[in-house]
Amino acid sequence: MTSIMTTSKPITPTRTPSAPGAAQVSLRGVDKEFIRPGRSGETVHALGPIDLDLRRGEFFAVVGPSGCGKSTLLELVAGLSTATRGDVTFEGKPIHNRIPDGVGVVFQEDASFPWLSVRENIAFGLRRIKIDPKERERRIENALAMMGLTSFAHSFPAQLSGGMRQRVCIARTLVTEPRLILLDEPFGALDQQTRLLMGDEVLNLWRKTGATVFLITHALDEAAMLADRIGVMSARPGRLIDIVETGWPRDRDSRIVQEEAFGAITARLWRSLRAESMKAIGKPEVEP
Ligand SMILES: Nc1ncnc2c1ncn2[C@@H]1O[C@H](COP(=O)(O)OP(=O)(O)OP(=O)(O)O)[C@@H](O)[C@H]1O
Repeated sequence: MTSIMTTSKPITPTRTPSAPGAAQVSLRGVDKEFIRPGRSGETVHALGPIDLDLRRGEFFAVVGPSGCGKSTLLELVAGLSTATRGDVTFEGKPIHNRIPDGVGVVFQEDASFPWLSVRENIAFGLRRIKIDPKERERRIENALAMMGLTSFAHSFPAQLSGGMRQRVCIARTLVTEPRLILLDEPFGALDQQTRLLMGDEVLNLWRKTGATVFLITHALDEAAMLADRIGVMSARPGRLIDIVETGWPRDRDSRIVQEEAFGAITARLWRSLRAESMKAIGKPEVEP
């Protein structure tokens, strides 16, 4: 394997290095505030300000302390929530209040429908897409094959492992042939070995589809193994405090966890994140 480098930038940049060509997703001056339910009506500043460009076809992961606004960030890009301030665009068009065409979302929890077979679960992804029956079949067969589910097409979720159920959810998104795939802690509920192997599956589909992947994860090793670039967020309100370029080759797989550079990347991520994680649990770091 080729030698792998992390960038040796200071750990406080707030902007992505300039992307070649137009960004596929662009966030400019984005803030999100929530009104806390109850009488006080207190405002919670969850996120921002954030400036970020996602390059077409890249694998971008976001890590950050608990409650820093990672899911909020993904929801803004998914059109499931609207920014309080700033602009979020996908392929040059503003995103708000609906998942844009060309965007697929996979959430943490197992969202397979237990009463539908694997095939029917996957076909559900096409319910709003008008295509002829032949094309529909082609897409379903393709998604089944890509996620290694062909021989389980007629099984039901209860007959599958947790990892396979999550593959069904990914396949349901894949049939829409998204140009941008958003993954919100998709392997959070899986054991470590299954997560590594699921990581291989995701890398494989990223290569085959050419889609951009935007992954939210609390697992530094997952981000370090999968991504081209990793955005590190501060404690709430979440801002980008570091962007780490992994430099991995496109044909990587889970064996890179054995590389020396892998340890260097996770160490760099933890260096950026440690103080923020301590703030997030109410224990700000005291200088020795
Ligand atoms: N609908 C909402 N109403 C009020 N506050 C919210 C809402 N959604 C999120 N928040 C608050 O915004 C902050 C960020 O939440 P978010 O779920 O995005 O963080 P996270 O980084 O994904 O957390 P975790 O890593 O624990 O999953 C939290 O303080 C949360 O309580």
